[in-house]
Amino acid sequence: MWNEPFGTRLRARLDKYGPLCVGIDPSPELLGAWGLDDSPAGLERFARTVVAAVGDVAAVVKPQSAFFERWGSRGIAVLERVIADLREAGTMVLLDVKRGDTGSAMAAYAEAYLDQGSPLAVDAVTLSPHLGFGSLEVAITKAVANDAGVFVPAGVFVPAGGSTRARDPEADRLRAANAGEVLAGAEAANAGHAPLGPVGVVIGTTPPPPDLPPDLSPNLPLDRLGGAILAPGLGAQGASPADLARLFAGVRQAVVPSVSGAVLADPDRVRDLTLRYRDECADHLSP
Ligand SMILES: O=C(O)c1cc(=O)[nH]c(=O)n1[C@@H]1O[C@H](COP(=O)(O)O)[C@@H](O)[C@H]1O
Repeated sequence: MWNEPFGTRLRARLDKYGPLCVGIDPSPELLGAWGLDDSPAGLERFARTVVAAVGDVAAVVKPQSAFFERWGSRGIAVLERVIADLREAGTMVLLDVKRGDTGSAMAAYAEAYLDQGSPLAVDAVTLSPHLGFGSLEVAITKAVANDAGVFVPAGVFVPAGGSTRARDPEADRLRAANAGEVLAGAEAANAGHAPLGPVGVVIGTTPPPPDLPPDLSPNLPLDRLGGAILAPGLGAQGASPADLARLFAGVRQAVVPSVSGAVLADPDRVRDLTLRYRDECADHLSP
């Protein structure tokens, strides 16, 4: 179905539309704010309104599978429809499912989301590395064979809650070890692929408490990653495009900021706010 590798297609879209991923997170709270029922019909109305508003202006759209899975087969049917709509709009679809398992189970997840013959096939999925980065290899192989990609959380370097939350040195050490394994695995999988490889990482970017360095690049070998960096935290969690430019100073071109809540609060403003975030991100993240 696609005839170019994921990283080539992603680079082209980021260059053409600007660096932004819009999340579709139809939480019960947002459905209520839109005056919609918390039901499959409300879910469908919400998600398809977002697709109509941003499908032709956002480089990437990220439906959060959890909010569809809440409704069992009816929710998954809505998700299939939304994926089809996004494809028709031409945007890239990153399905946020955070799957991670071993052996044949991981292979089956890969088939579900990355095999282009599957009803839930998307451009990329998020995977969870909690069973070790090696457990994801089967999915990465499937992604490459299908011109698709994967995104793997590399830890939230900046703890949720920012400076108000007490730091836990042991938790920080474990996070750093996990991030090191993910970054090394991603770097190896991306070797030989240009301009971006099939394996991106996710780094949450709640604004830094004062004790963290202003620029993450010296602490993380992100310049060797060779893949995209999905950076949620924009807007609702407090990060601004300027924060992202500072945190990722050495690797700005690879950053794909992700915004959900901050553009989804009002159905009449989704497009407008998306354009505003997109243009601000483009201004701050251009090389
Ligand atoms: O993997 C993610 O997308 C993710 C990683 C992370 O560190 N923090 C984070 O909030 N997210 C996702 O970003 C979305 C929330 O976006 P906001 O409403 O913009 O804060 C949810 O779908 C989260 O699962």
